[in-house]
Amino acid sequence: MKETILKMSDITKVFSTEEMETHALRGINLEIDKGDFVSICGPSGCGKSTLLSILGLLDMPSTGSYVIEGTEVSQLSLTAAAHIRNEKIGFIFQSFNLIDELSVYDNIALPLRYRQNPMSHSDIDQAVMSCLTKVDMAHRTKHRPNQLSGGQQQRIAIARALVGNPALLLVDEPTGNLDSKNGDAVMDMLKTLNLEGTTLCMVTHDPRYADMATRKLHLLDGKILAPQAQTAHPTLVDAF
Ligand SMILES: Nc1ncnc2c1ncn2[C@@H]1O[C@H](COP(=O)(O)OP(=O)(O)OP(=O)(O)O)[C@@H](O)[C@H]1O
Repeated sequence: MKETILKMSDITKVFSTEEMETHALRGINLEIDKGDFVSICGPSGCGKSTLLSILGLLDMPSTGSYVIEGTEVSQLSLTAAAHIRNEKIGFIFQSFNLIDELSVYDNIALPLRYRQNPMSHSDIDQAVMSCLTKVDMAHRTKHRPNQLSGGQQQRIAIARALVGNPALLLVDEPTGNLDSKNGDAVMDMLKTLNLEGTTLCMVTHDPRYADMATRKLHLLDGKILAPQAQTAHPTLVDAF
């Protein structure tokens, strides 16, 4: 039986300045179930990053409903949003976003140390080492990120995203800073994680990588296109 992780209904986002209003999202309807691997494609400026930010509670929608695992999160305070983000969502960015002053081990342990319910040292150690093993980097705990290759840094970023056992992994152009060999290896790793049960939502410009997802969404002008219309004459629909 399918288990819904998140549901967005009529989500809009308007950026307003004194001179103008930009309608970045114009009514997004989206449901993601446990085990899904969703890719999001679309031209520059269509709203991909805005959608990912709202999915990850890094930004709030202007209107609409957003429910994560049964909790309405569209109107939360910044502090409440940060708690839910830390507990339920893992992020993987194009630029890795690792902290060069910390060891690989401490980069991965960091999200666990900021949890509302503190974990014991041994539980943290077990979680960190298990994720490092998953990404084949258990031999690099003491290195600093800037002592690793780009592909290795992205694998550490994947381990950091996984360590809190998030309900959802949000992935933004994960191969953007990698050559094709390392990009393919990172994508194979993400695909394997999905086959093992991790739920993923990924923005990518690369059609080959988008095809690795189990569901492909195309955004245009802040709306999701109908699957059958994604290459021909687009019509705008809900992505249920
Ligand atoms: N903070 C902001 N203030 C004003 N307008 C914004 C802001 N962030 C995004 N926008 C606008 O919202 C629209 C969607 O931007 P977004 O960054 O989500 O697009 P994108 O699809 O991720 O683009 P790209 O592929 O180039 O990264 C664009 O028109 C952009 O100019």
